[in-house]
Amino acid sequence: MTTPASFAQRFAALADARSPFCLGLDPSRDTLARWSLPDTVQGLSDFCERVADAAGERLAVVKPQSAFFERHGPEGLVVLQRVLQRFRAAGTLTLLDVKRGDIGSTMDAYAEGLFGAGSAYNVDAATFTAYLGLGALAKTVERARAHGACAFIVVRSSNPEGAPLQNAVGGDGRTVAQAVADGLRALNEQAGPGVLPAGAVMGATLPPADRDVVERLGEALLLTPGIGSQGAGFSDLPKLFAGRERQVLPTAARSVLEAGPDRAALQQALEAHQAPSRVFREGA
Ligand SMILES: O=c1ccn([C@@H]2O[C@H](COP(=O)(O)O)[C@@H](O)[C@H]2O)c(=O)[nH]1
Repeated sequence: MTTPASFAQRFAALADARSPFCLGLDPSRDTLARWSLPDTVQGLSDFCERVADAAGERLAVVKPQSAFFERHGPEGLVVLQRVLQRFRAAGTLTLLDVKRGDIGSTMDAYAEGLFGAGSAYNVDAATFTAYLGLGALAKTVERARAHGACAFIVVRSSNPEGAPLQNAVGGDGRTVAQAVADGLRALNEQAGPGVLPAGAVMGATLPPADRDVVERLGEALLLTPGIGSQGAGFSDLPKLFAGRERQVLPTAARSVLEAGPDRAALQQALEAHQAPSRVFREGA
């Protein structure tokens, strides 16, 4: 069996052709209301269709937040499957923000539902947490690799509440985040050069002190939430990620989506995020 092109390879090609920007697809109650849509499965579906119409073939990566689909029950998940399929057909990589984290055997079942043709969601990437130990995610990363996908593991989150736990110092003198970063790098090294099946979530809101964690991650792809509504800007990216420009997927949801539902306004807001993302990448 031939090995599929890795997520990292596919992302590089799309980021060069389109932009490295990753659009968060977060159909929250507030956003649906702002778009004058009902907070129902139909409203959810209409919202997704309108975003997909506006994005067309412009977008490299879309990141639906699973929670906003799950809150509508099984019918919400059918909408999620449909919108994933729509973006896939537009050549956009799909990254499901679902932050799974459990013991190894359960993680394998979650990964089975996420990665590969014939799986429930067949996404190109998804997010995970390592609170039950990075070792519990090893098979998930292996499954991602086998399907040309990427498992993005939270290393330093964008929210201030994450800092006390992630910066807690363990018995070996490393912080939790440093230890996760070292382990994540080892998982990528095991997969062989350039495959990079383990990515890292590293908030764009983080202080320059977190540069050390970025360095420990080696060549891992870096998903950087926190731009826009959480207070970080594109001008913050170099502080943490200078020298790693081609690894970064800048991401934002609300600061784009709040421009809708007008299609032209949404496209303008999308371009206002894609353009500085391109400039940052090209600064490499
Ligand atoms: O550290 C993290 C990891 C994920 N997120 C997710 O991003 C969106 C919020 O994006 P906005 O641009 O602020 O609207 C939401 O789905 C989070 O779960 C994060 O914010 N921080």
